[in-house]
Amino acid sequence: MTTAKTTDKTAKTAAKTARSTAGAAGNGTKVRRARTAPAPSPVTPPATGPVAGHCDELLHALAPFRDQAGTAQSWGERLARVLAGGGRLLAAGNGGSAAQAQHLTAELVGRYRDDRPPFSAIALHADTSSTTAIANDYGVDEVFARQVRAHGREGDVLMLLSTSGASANLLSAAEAGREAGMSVWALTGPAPNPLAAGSDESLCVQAGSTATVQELHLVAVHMVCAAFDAALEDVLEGGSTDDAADA
Ligand SMILES: O=C(CO)[C@@H](O)[C@H](O)[C@H](O)[C@H](O)COP(=O)(O)O
Repeated sequence: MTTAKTTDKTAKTAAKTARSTAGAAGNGTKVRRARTAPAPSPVTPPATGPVAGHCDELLHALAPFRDQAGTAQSWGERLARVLAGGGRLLAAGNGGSAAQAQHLTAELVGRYRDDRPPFSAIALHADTSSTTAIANDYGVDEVFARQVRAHGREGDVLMLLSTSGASANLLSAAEAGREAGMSVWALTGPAPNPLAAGSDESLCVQAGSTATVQELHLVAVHMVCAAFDAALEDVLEGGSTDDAADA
C-alpha cells in the first residue's frame, strides 16, 4: 500500500512540474509566481584606502592637466595637416605606454568617432619581429631608434610616451627622429625629464603615480584625436596641406 501511495504522489509531482515547465515555455498555461520578498536595492559601499586614493589622485592631477589641453589640441591640428599631406606618425612606448601609443595609432588607422579616411600611423613596438631582432642584435636601447631611421621621413611626426621620461630606448628614438627631420613630441610624467628635454615639444603630466600618468596620457591621446578629426574637415575641404612642413 505504501509503495502505491508513494508512486501516486510522485506522479502528481511530476505532472505539476510538467505543467510549470510548459507554462514557462509560453504555451498559454498559467504559471503561479512564487511569493518572494523583493530583492533589497543594492547599496554601493564607499571606496576606501587605495581605491579611494586612486580616484583622488586622478582628480587632483586633472586640473593642472587641463591647463595643458592646448598642447594636445595643437598636436591634433598639426597632425591632421601632416597625415592628410601624405606624412606619417610613428609612436612608441614601453609597457603601459606601449598600449597607449598603440591606442593612438589604432584611432588614426581605424577611426576615432566618425568615419573618415585611414591615415598612416605605426606603433613601433607592435612589430614584434623587428623589435626582438633589433633588441637581440643591437641592444634594447636601439629597438625604436632603428625603426625611426627606417620609417621616419622629414616632416613626419614621432610621438613618444613615457611615464618616467627617462627610458633609454625612447631617448635614442627622440634623437633619431630629430636627426631625420621629424617633429618629436613627448607625452611624459612630471617635468623636468630627459625625454621632454630631448624632444621638440612635450606634454608632461604632473602626477606622483605611474598609474595616474598613464590614465591622463590616454585622455591626451583622445584629445589629440578629437582635435585631429575637427581639423581634418577643414584640411580636406580646403584641399590645402601646404603648412604640413610647419608641424
Ligand atoms: O604599466 C606599467 C606600470 O603601470 C609598466 O608596465 C611600465 O609601463 C613599465 O615599467 C615601463 O617600462 C615604464 O617605462 P616608462 O613609462 O618609464 O618609459
